[in-house]
Amino acid sequence: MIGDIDQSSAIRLDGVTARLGDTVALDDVTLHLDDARIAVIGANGSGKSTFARLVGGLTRATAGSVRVHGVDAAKDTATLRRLVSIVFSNPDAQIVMPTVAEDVAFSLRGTKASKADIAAQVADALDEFGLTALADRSAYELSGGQKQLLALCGAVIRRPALLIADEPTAYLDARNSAAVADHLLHPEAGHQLLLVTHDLELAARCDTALLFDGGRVVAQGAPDDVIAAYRASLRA
Ligand SMILES: Nc1ncnc2c1ncn2[C@@H]1O[C@H](COP(=O)(O)OP(=O)(O)OP(=O)(O)O)[C@@H](O)[C@H]1O
Repeated sequence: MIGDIDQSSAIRLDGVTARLGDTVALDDVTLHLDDARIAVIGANGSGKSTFARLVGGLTRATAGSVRVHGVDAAKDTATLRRLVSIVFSNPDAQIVMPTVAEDVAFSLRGTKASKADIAAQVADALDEFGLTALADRSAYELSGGQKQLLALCGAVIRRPALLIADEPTAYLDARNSAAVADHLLHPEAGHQLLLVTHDLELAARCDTALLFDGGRVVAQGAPDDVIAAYRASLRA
């Protein structure tokens, strides 16, 4: 078990193809993933984001089935979206409320928690992400690294079963990347992590890795082995 997650029903793709316009972005992919922290690597256009979007319920499979923590992505998208939080590379696109505290609280909209309970949860989460001093600041005035921590804070406060992060450190400098990585890879995070990244050092810190090429998974297993396979393919 990872927190409350049932390992027997983590991420399952069976014969999944995703056609986007004229492109076959994923080509007959079968994967059963139970690890806590999964890195997804591969060249530009290899299908990583399409895979992440399918698992997150943002893209539909053209063929095959996608199940995430027991939920069939084609049949119950609403439940899937409640189970999953997604963080993208562009932190600006993820801010929805004027201040930092309001933006985090927005993630708890629709829950049955009282105002006082929400305020307490937001205060705890801001503290965890080192954002307490910025609570009343305009979210738009934060640095890129602070914005990405804010996005992660909002994603995690929902207590998702699965956190999908699609190139979350792409626009960050080394120091901010390290801060975001430490939060992402926290070993007791309580959720499964699916991390799409071009940062191979980050991928190496996960529990398992997948290598995509041309819409297919061409290597899967221990991150060091999969990264070595990727490096070899780049030299070929
Ligand atoms: N909305 C779309 N319409 C048509 N083709 C698309 C669409 N989105 C992605 N594709 C194509 O699907 C393929 C896989 O794209 P995807 O974004 O999944 O790759 P990626 O591995 O995440 O790439 P990157 O590392 O550049 O983000 C590419 O050939 C891409 O051009």
